[in-house]
Amino acid sequence: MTNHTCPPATVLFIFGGSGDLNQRKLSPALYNLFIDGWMPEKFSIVGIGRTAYTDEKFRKHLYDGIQQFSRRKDDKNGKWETFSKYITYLQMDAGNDADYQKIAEIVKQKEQEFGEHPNVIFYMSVAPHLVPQIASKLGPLNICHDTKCTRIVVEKPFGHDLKSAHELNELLRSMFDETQIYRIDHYLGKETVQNILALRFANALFEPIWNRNYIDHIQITAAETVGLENRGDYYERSGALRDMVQNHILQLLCMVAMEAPVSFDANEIRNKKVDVLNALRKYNKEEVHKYAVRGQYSDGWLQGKKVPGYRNEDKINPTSPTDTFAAVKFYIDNWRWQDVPFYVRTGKRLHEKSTIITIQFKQAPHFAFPPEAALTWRPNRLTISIQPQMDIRLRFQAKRPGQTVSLNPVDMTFNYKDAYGDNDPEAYETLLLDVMEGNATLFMRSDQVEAAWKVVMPIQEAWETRPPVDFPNYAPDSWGPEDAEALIARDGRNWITLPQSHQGVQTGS
Ligand SMILES: NC(=O)C1=CN([C@@H]2O[C@H](COP(=O)(O)OP(=O)(O)OC[C@H]3O[C@@H](n4cnc5c(N)ncnc54)[C@H](OP(=O)(O)O)[C@@H]3O)[C@@H](O)[C@H]2O)C=CC1
Ligand SMILES: O=C1O[C@H](COP(=O)(O)O)[C@@H](O)[C@H](O)[C@H]1O
Repeated sequence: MTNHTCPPATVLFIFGGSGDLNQRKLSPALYNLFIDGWMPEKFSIVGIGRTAYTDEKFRKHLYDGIQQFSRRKDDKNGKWETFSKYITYLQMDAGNDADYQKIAEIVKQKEQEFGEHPNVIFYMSVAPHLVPQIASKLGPLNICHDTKCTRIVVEKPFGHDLKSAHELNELLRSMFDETQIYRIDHYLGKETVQNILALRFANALFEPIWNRNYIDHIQITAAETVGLENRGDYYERSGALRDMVQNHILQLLCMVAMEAPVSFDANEIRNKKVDVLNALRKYNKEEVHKYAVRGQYSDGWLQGKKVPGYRNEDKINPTSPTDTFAAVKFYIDNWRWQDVPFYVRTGKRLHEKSTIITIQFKQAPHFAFPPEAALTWRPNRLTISIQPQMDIRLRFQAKRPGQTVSLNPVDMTFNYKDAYGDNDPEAYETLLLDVMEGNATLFMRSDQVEAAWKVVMPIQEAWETRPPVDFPNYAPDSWGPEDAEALIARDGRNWITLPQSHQGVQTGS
């Protein structure tokens, strides 16, 4: 959320350089930054892994990723050839102490080549259990004491629970200063997510009604059609609550619920978000069944293809209790939000890929129109579509043309594609540029991560102590288990979905 400048000279080490995330997301993001002229004038990218790649083979591996996953492919204009010369590969085992000296040597060599001391960034694109090991071997290197230039980026999941997240924070902080630690939540890099702050705090229109006096309830849906995508090992130990709610969904909730920041200083924004997390009501184990619902998908059909149930996926225990769907009704106990429910849900193998936030306003206090005009009368609603649709729509009532008074809901829509075209930077582009510039606003501070774990732990623990009896309990191509419908229907409300096409009518009253 700040103006970017071209970052200073940088050496970026990617632990897990040979892995999936680097091929699918990180390298394409760096390539796009390069095309757009945002990479530093002097930089070097060093991929790290045990696989025996030569530099050339490693570049080819990344090239395949660019051709498959990047928003811009190689269009043979020489950009890829130039960019790829900045990439090298270091074969090393994270457990081997001696190999870390090679890193220090590369930095020294780059310092001479660049004629200045570069930023040194260590990106942890590896399984979580390797992070403490790598961090504690990097920590003693002299370069890591440079709090201005050296940074460590840690991928999600940040810990497996509150205790392990706390321990990881302690360990990282024993090696690095907090200002050097960048905990990624890639949702925060999405354009539509950053725009929530612009919508709320750059307009005078919304903020006066953004509270319990005018808002009936808020919904956040992050629905996915994909299943495990070869990440069965990780997912089996995670589940939907840990994988999506603890991080992405709670961050979206914070953006919607936070107080107005005084400035866009990283700590100011993060303070305001942590206030929300601290105010989120923590349920005790007995309350969990009332406020939270879990689900797991069965065998079925999705988008014309037969898909296996979760328990029949590769590397998954055939009696697995892991949740692939989670819905929770949250409350924020503060002056702005007292008694306003925040319904959130997320799941895999659902009907469509769609992340939306809906702010449903209260009914107008008095209805002066003839009763027959009220047949299709609906409350105002602001819908923020994060992805794949990217728009913001405000629903209000209009008089249908004709000689009778008939009101019906219509949408006023701001569509990103129409307004700005459709070549938005990917989340990882924004986040990597922020790291190179040393701007931590869109990254999680240690207290934020732990505060988010404190919110989900009681739910997670209650679920773990009471294994599910009804799994699998939803079919692919559905919107999740029936209990999730009941969770919101009990309050006289329903889940809101948006049509895939821009023309359609929203569901839900
Ligand atoms: N993939 C994704 O879409 C997402 C991933 N993440 C997170 O990013 C991280 C990486 O995920 P992903 O890329 O999918 O994982 P992969 O399993 O694809 O890659 C793991 C990487 O770690 C390297 N590695 C493993 N053991 C060692 C070791 N002892 N020494 C050196 N390198 C080692 C592997 O290299 P080699 O085999 O060559 O040794 C490989 O490059 C995880 O924390 C994941 O949760 C987060 C969001 C999305
Ligand atoms: O972090 C994760 O996010 C993805 C969803 O990300 P999106 O940008 O495609 O919405 C999810 O599939 C994955 O399980 C999770 O680890």
